[in-house]
Parts: sequence; C-alpha cells; structure tokens
Amino acid sequence: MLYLKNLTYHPAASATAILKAVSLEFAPQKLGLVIGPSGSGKSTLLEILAGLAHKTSGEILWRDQVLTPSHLQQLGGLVFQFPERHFCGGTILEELRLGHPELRSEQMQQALSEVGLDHLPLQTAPQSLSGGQQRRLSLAVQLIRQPHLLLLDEPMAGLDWSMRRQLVNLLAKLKQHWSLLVVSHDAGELLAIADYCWTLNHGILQRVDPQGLAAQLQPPQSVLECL
Ligand SMILES: Nc1ncnc2c1ncn2[C@@H]1O[C@H](COP(=O)(O)OP(=O)(O)OP(=O)(O)O)[C@@H](O)[C@H]1O
Repeated sequence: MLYLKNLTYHPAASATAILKAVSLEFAPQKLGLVIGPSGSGKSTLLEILAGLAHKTSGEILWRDQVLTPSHLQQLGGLVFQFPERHFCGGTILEELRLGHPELRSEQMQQALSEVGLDHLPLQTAPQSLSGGQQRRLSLAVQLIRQPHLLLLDEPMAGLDWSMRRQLVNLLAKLKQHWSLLVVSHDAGELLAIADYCWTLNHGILQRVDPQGLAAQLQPPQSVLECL
C-alpha cells in the first residue's frame, strides 16, 4: 500500500504551494487516475513520486516504510508525456539496453511480450514504429526495471481513437501485475479501468468515485440519438 500524507510542495520560485497537503492511499495492482487541468500540479506530483523532485513537507510511505527520493527512484517507473520524444536508441534493442547493458534476451522478450511488441525484430528502429507502438515501447523500457509503481503522464496524448483503445486495454492488462498511477487533463476512456480517481485543482487533491464521474460525463441520451 502506498500512502501520501499531507504532501506539500512549495518551491522557493513559486509564490504559492504547487501541491497542498495532498493525501491518498493506493493498494497494489490497481490503477489510480488523477484528473486536473493544465498547471494543477499533476506532473509535479509524478516527479515527486518518481524521486525526481523533493517534497517540502509531508510523508510518503510504502506499507510502513517512509520513502526517501532514492527509494522512490527504485520503486517507481516514470513514463513522461510524449515519451517517444526521449528515445535515444537506434533500435528497440538499444532502447531497452540503455542503462542496462547486462540485460538478457529473455528479460527483453518478457517486457516486450507484456506490451504486445514481442513479434517485432529487436533491430527495428523505434522511430519507425506507430505512435501506439512507441508508447508500448516506452512502457517496456520501464517494465525492464521491474518497478512497483508505474507513473504515467498523459499516456493518451496525441493518439488516435483506435490507438487509445488499444492502450486502455494494455493498461488494464498491466494492472494485473503492477500498480499504475496515471495523470491526465482528460478523464476519457481511462475512467472505465480506474480503481481510484482523484481530481487535482490548484494543488488540492480530492477523491471522487470513478463510476459516478463516468456517469456525470456521459452525454445525455438526446445527444447520443443525434450521433
Ligand atoms: N520548481 C518549480 N518552481 C516554480 N514553479 C513550479 C515548479 N515546478 C512546477 N511549477 C509550477 O507549478 C504549476 C504546476 O505544474 P505542473 O507541470 O505540475 O502542472 P500540470 O498539471 O502537469 O500541467 P500540464 O497538464 O500543463 O502539464 C505550474 O504553474 C508550474 O509552472
């Protein structure tokens, strides 16, 4: 179980706190969704959970252990928004091996199989993959590290509806083995697979019921009849 207790982030350069007494609980093998508008603090929350930014106050615990940024770097695997822009390898093999030169081919095949890319030759250039396949590869890059918590920043951004649907199915499958925390400005189709949902506004996190929110966002029947 991951616990955030009264987490606050107030960098010196900001007049107000970016995250304000954020608390949440999150069980393993679940998908948590944080929905908030641009500038609400979503990416900052992920950066803190990935150990890349340091909280100002509050606590982060895994079960009863207090987590430091270096624990968080071990525990979490962060997939940035538009992760394909950060590919450095010339091939899938190079991309997976970056930082892991010792990686065995079975480990690579296992990670690729988790994301449905095991049919592709390892010499394939990441740039030649479709947008959806590139997102899958960026997930495989994190799975190689066997993180406890996958942190995904706007995973659907820039994908067409069919790739979005495939990615939702993949995330639903991944949560059988991993815990996933997804942040997005748009609840969209992720609500259907979310076990927990929060809204984030001006750094204030509030728990909401994913089913209740999905029902609220459903277009009224009269609109559906016009489509
Ligand atoms: N170290 C910092 N110093 C000053 N301001 C910061 C710092 N880090 C983040 N901010 C500000 O905090 C606010 C929240 O940023 P953040 O990137 O977390 O928002 P977001 O919800 O992810 O937005 P978007 O959806 O547009 O990516 C922004 O106004 C940003 O400029």
